[in-house]
Amino acid sequence: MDESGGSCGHDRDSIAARPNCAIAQLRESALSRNGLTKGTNLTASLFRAEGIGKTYPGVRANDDVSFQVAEGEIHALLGENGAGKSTLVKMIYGLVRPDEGQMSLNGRPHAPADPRAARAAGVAMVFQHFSLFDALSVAENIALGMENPPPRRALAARIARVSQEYGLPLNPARRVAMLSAGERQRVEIIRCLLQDPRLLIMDEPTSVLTPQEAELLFATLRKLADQGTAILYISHKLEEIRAHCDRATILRHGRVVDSCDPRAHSARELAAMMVGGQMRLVDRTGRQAGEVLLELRDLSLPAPDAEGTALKSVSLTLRAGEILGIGGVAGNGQEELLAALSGELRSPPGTIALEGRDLGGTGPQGRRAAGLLAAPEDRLGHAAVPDFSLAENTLLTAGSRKGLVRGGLIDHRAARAYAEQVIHAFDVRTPGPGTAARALSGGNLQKFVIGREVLQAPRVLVVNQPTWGVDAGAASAVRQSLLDLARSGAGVVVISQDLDELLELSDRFCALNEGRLSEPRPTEGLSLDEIGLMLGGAHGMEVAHI
Ligand SMILES: Nc1ncnc2c1ncn2[C@@H]1O[C@H](COP(=O)(O)OP(=O)(O)OP(=O)(O)O)[C@@H](O)[C@H]1O
Repeated sequence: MDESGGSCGHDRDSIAARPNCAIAQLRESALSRNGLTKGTNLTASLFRAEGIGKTYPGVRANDDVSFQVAEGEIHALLGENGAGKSTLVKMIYGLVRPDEGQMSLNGRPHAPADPRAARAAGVAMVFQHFSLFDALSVAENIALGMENPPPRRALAARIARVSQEYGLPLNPARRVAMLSAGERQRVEIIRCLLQDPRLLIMDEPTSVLTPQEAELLFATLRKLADQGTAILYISHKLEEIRAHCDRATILRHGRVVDSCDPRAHSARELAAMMVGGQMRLVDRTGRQAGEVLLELRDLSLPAPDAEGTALKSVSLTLRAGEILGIGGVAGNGQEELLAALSGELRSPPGTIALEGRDLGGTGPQGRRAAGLLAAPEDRLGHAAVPDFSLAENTLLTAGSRKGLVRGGLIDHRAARAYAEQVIHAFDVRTPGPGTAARALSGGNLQKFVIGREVLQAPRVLVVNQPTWGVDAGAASAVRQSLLDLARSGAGVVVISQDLDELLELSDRFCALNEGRLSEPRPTEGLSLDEIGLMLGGAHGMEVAHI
């Protein structure tokens, strides 16, 4: 996101100074390479919502929402975390019933009783959290979602045809467990395309994608739009919306507050419309690299399971006050590296040290006690238990460091107080600490998970995708909290697929590729070409030579 609101310019040599341009540059070049333009032939409105309202206990999630989407239009739904975007699209997809208002699709009333009815009416949806069965193949997963699946061979042929037509490479016979996040998303998209939808809803589709995968997705969406499909697109990535969407409806606190052509506004202006005020810029100042806190020496680990990635001779050094950014395509060892650091995977002696102390054989509890904390990527399931309240979820990682569990007994009052502290400090929008984690909007749960770790004052914090699904304003607050943590003398490792985020935060940048970590390089002055090479697995010497 371009918080400065400035133009990107074309100086490709040093993008660290204007990190938010990185993705925009990659996308611009992809668009021109593919011969695509942003114009569409818009016709009459295909979908209409009028006066839609929905109330949850204590929350007005949608309030008098009216908007329309035209045929062939890529229409963005913008808003802060908890603004009501997901609730709105769930109503269109028949997962939630509106309390008030009407919808129409293709000139006919649209009031789907369930997703099956919505699909029959021509609505398809790709969710933020995929609903695939790991043990089944791509084709089997797709068949499960179909009303009348054709015989297996015919289905495989249809999948192959659609994946080829829309530039979404996928092998129907592969087991889903073997697929990266980007490939899993392709399964979901192809599942939707086989329904030949009139309206395709995408909820934060690029949050799990690399820039290259995102480019591919946009080319697919543009192709669909050019064929007349309307696309309703939820994303927090404002540059992406400016580059690819024809229209945007902006929600705040459940109400439509604006509607605009996003191409006519800077990212900063869009963010201001969302939050109803100005965006804060992150402050990187005031940090000094101090003593070495964390050291990995030649850490090699076998893949934890058939689908995992082996870590190969990973070495790194992290100093106090420093943020090390680790980029890379998902599935290249990010989860394994986080698990090796958190202690979920044990390591050979002498390979991991915190402040000189060998932690290889120490489990997660011992590492937390020593000050090495980690926040994994999967917030619902791994980082938080969906059915536990937020207070109960603090116990998962903060039990001993915050004195929430003493002598084996839970201090519920302390857990509640700590959850309240996190909610307050990280502006988590929720009725309170008694709320179940699953009732939070995606971005708000992410803020809670990161806040729960940051407020434990770790010596070293390792985070994977810290602002996944977090809105622009909150993402900037989360990033600031990581910078502040480093300013207080901690070391921070940020693993992310968001290149702009890594360039904005990190002092040194390296990339994971097939379980190998490239030589870290100072972020300042790093060019896009160099980053591309590092992400692609080039070694230090090759990078140094370009
Ligand atoms: N099933 C539910 N039960 C209770 N409250 C809910 C439920 N679903 C959503 N909410 C609340 O409704 C509000 C709107 O949530 P919604 O998920 O629609 O927001 P969003 O704009 O999609 O947010 P994000 O960008 O974080 O995904 C939030 O305050 C949320 O906590």
